Amino acid sequence: MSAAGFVCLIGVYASFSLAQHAGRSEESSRQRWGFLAILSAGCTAWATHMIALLAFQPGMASGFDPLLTALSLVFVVAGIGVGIGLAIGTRDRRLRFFAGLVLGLSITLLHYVGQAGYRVAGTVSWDVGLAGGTVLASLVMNGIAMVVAGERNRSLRRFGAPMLFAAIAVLHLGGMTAIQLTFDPRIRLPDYTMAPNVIAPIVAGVCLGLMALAFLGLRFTLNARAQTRRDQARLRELANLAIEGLAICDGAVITAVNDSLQKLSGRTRDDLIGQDLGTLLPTTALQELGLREEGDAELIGANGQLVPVRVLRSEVTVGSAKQTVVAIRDQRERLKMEATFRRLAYTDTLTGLTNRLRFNELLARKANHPQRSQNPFALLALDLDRFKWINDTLGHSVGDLVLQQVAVRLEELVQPGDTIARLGGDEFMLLLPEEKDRARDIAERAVLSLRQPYAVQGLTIEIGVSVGIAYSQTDGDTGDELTSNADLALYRAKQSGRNRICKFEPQMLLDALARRTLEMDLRLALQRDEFVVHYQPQIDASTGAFQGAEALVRWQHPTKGLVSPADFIPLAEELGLIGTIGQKVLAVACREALSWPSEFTVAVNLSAHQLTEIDLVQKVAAVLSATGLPSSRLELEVTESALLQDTDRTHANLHGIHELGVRVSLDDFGTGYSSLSHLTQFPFDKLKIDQSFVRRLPGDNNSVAIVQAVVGLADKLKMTVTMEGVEREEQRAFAKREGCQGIQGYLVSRPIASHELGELFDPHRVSDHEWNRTTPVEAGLKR
Ligand SMILES: Nc1nc2c(ncn2[C@@H]2O[C@@H]3COP(=O)(O)O[C@H]4[C@@H](O)[C@H](n5cnc6c(=O)[nH]c(N)nc65)O[C@@H]4COP(=O)(O)O[C@H]3[C@H]2O)c(=O)[nH]1
Repeated sequence: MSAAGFVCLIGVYASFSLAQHAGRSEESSRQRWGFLAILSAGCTAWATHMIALLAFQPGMASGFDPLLTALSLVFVVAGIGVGIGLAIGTRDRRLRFFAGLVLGLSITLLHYVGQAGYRVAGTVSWDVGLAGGTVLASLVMNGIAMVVAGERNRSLRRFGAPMLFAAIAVLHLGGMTAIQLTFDPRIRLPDYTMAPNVIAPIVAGVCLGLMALAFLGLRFTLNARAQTRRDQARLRELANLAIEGLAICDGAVITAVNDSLQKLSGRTRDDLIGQDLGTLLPTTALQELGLREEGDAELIGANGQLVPVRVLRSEVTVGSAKQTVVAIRDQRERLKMEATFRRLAYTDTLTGLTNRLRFNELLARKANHPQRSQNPFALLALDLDRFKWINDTLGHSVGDLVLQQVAVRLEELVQPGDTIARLGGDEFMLLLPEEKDRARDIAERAVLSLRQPYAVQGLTIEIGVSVGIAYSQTDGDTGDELTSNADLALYRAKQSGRNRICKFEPQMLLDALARRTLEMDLRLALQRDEFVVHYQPQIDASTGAFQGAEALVRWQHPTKGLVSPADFIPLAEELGLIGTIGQKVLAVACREALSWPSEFTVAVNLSAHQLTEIDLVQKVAAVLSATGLPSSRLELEVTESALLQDTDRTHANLHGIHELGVRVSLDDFGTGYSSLSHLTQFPFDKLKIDQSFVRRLPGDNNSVAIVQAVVGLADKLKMTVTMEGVEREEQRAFAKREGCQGIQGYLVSRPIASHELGELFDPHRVSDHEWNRTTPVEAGLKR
């Protein structure tokens, strides 16, 4: 029996190792090795059975029927071949059960055909019930064994082999117990019977063959193991070069890890190997992740902290076995970078406040929120007053520092949940949850806070802020609508002066519409040449002699009639159209002045915008040359506020103009940002005292003092003085008494059309001589 067991062991080993080799082999040779494995399995069963029979001592002569004995070998080889062939690689349990039945049947045939071929000198009787019962039980057990062996579940799969052995044992023990041999001297063995000593060498030959196959299998196994070790070593080497963490898994169990994974997880190789991958990556269902598919997961570090990672599942062949490789990439740096990029994309780099992009997103989210009515909010549009002046005169670096301080002051006013954004330049926006007039309160505090002086680079700077407010309940449905309405309110606040707060009113929309219409009309007016120039005479204050006239533009509107410059010049300045309009006025005034008596001058207003034009001097020179008006007959008027723009260029332009021989006068003197330094910086020939002082003359002592001081100053600086807006004779007398050289005002004439002015100069009506002798007032030319 021990010989049978030994042969069985050798044979089983040979069959398994050959089967494994077949599995590892290339497609072309796989079938050959598979057939050899099946042959080996069949021969093992047959040889075990034969050795058991040879060892059996029936107590009478015995022998073997060669045909049946050979047939039993054929049956078992064929049966195993068909059974394995059916079961291999199939997930269908019924098919596997059927394959088990085929396998069981082949072993049954081996046993009973073999028994039938075993001849003794006696009678053979059978316990049919026992034999039949055990055959049936064995067949069912074979079927079950094949089903279990093909299961995915590992622990279930382990029961396959013991079940198969049990099936064979039941068959064999049942068969041996059911047979009964009785010696009968009358029975002789047939002649063709092979004696045990004849068949024994054949069985021994088969056993030797099996041993040879076992050695072959052993060599294959050892080669395969060496190959596996080499693959593993190469894989480990490569894996340790990888920056990403790598875990090689058999199923879900970790069998190898690289250095990066140890570092990433904070655990040692020994801690990790043998662990279920799920303990490392609890949120990843590895099986659900397709091959070469990436997914997000969280890795549990050694101290329990969760590390965001990206995982990729792949398969590699180690030796001949397929193993799962999970690549784990640390996402912390990437997420941190993304957060930085997001913060940068959403932040104003100068102030650190929310930028326009982010603000618009937040506003749109609030405006489109389903529960918007329960969460009212207010939008505050802020624009700094005089900021442009700071930028232009003190430089952008000072402007930037002021903006940073503004941001800090605004941040002091708000609380968590409020948003402050800088949309660009000196535009800020506040988005506040609205309750009990809080927005108004914050607007007032912002005005108070931002008007406090700023200490920047040793300078003390003062600015102000205008605020427009729009409320979510009443002033717009969408974020865009609310923003543009808050801007309209801001526009109104700016127009009303500095440090003002305005709430949006629906009327502002109508005004904006009217402004837009005016804007379109103004552009059309330029194309259609609808601007005309009127002139207001200027006379000598003491003699009343005509000196010249100031050119004042009017818009001959097709439906509105003559529109005053006060109604369109500010918009033309805003739209940048003033340059073109001013250039036209200059050309017309110079051309028309040429028809006046030769000693009369024409004064033309220059806007702030024109003063900053690079080619202003060339333009003036070109007009003079085109019209032929001597430069000494042209006077250009600039206001003090216009001087605040771009001082370098303004400076160069005024000096350039003066060098052409054109006179320069300072208009509206005494209003605005009077700075005496302007008087020395720029080449003024004349000061025009603003009509706001003149209006209060001669009764108001302050105005009297101011006018006297201006006249004294001009005298010292070698400038002449003209008083504007003289309406009454006593004002003219005052001007004459105080030494003003010229006067202009309704007392003399309102601005009049060119042809009307021409009539004044008509030598048939009033000769040059008479003009010089008689004041227009005296001559009754008052209009
Ligand atoms: N109450 C009163 N007003 C008097 C009297 N005498 C003259 N005025 C008005 O005072 C303004 C004087 O012009 P301005 O100070 O240069 O002020 C001008 C000037 O700043 C601007 N402007 C007019 N024409 C031009 C132009 O061609 N270019 C530019 N840039 N601005 C212009 O529009 C302003 C207003 O022009 P106008 O409406 O024509 O108003 C004129 C004139 O009609 C008076 O006795 N009493």
